[in-house]
Amino acid sequence: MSEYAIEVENLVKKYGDFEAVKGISFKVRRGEIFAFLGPNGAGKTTTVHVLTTLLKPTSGKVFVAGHDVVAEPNEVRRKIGIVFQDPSLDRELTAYENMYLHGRIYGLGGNELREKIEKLLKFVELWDFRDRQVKTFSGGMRRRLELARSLLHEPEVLFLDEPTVGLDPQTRAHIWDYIRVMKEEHNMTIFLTTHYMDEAEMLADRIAIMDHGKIIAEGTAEELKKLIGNDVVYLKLEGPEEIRCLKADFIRGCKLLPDGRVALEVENAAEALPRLFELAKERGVKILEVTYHRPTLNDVFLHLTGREIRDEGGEQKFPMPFKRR
Ligand SMILES: Nc1ncnc2c1ncn2[C@@H]1O[C@H](COP(=O)(O)OP(=O)(O)OP(=O)(O)O)[C@@H](O)[C@H]1O
Repeated sequence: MSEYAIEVENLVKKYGDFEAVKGISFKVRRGEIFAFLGPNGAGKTTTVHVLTTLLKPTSGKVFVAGHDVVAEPNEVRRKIGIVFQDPSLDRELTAYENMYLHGRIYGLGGNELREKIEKLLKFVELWDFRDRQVKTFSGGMRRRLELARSLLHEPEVLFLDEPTVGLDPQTRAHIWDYIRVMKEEHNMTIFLTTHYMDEAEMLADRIAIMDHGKIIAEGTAEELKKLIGNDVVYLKLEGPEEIRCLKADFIRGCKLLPDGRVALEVENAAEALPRLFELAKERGVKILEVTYHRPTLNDVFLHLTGREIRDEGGEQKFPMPFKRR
């Protein structure tokens, strides 16, 4: 058995003349949570659709759970679970009935199916609501039910397309917990797409940043942040403007911001702060206010593309005063 649950080599997907996925390659190890992070329209959903056999690749090789998605789509389907952006539950049926139907489609039945449904509905905290029609459910409850349903046939690889889009922060945190449990207790491989940087950072072992149909960077969150490298210290100072940059070896860049603060680029903000206080004292500059910022994945994206990932995740935004070519 290959150590990889997903292997993609030079995948291209065109819609007519439009190339939505432009020759991407990546591998996902078994038991890993792998996130595709990118703005809307980057090609994430298209990639998931190819990986889950819903779309045929234009060219390239794709293996999921050891099978070729083009040559052996049925084998792939048996081994994967999917939660898509668009809900596919039957709204008129109850939560239990939705689960039951799905189980039957996968050839499950009898006590085995009943026990699994109970276990999974309890897992996503919907057991008490099992006899309610899905149309009475909130968005978060529906997403949890979809998640439970996708796990019924014990997939080796689970695909989640924007699993928490449009959900409130509390529900998002719940979904993240379920995903972590699935990885830890069932050693499941999880492939998720998201445009929330905090989601990729909190959940994923590795992240591929996608933009305009290409993977522009890949690695752990830490590795990606190292692409930017430096922290930024913001100081509000009192003193002559010419010396506010506090020139010193460990300060790698300095910018005066429109609000009067200075932004200093340093390798490690925590270590730089005491030295900055000393410098300021030596040079007769008074520090009135200090804040600092470590690079986020948003900064990484900005650094790589010059744009921000549209962010609905309620993440705090910081100015990014330094940009290297
Ligand atoms: N069926 C289609 N026909 C033509 N173009 C399409 C089709 N589906 C997607 N596209 C285009 O392909 C590009 C990639 O879309 P895709 O949905 O894969 O992006 P995404 O990163 O998943 O974004 P989102 O999160 O909004 O779905 C977009 O420019 C989109 O307009």
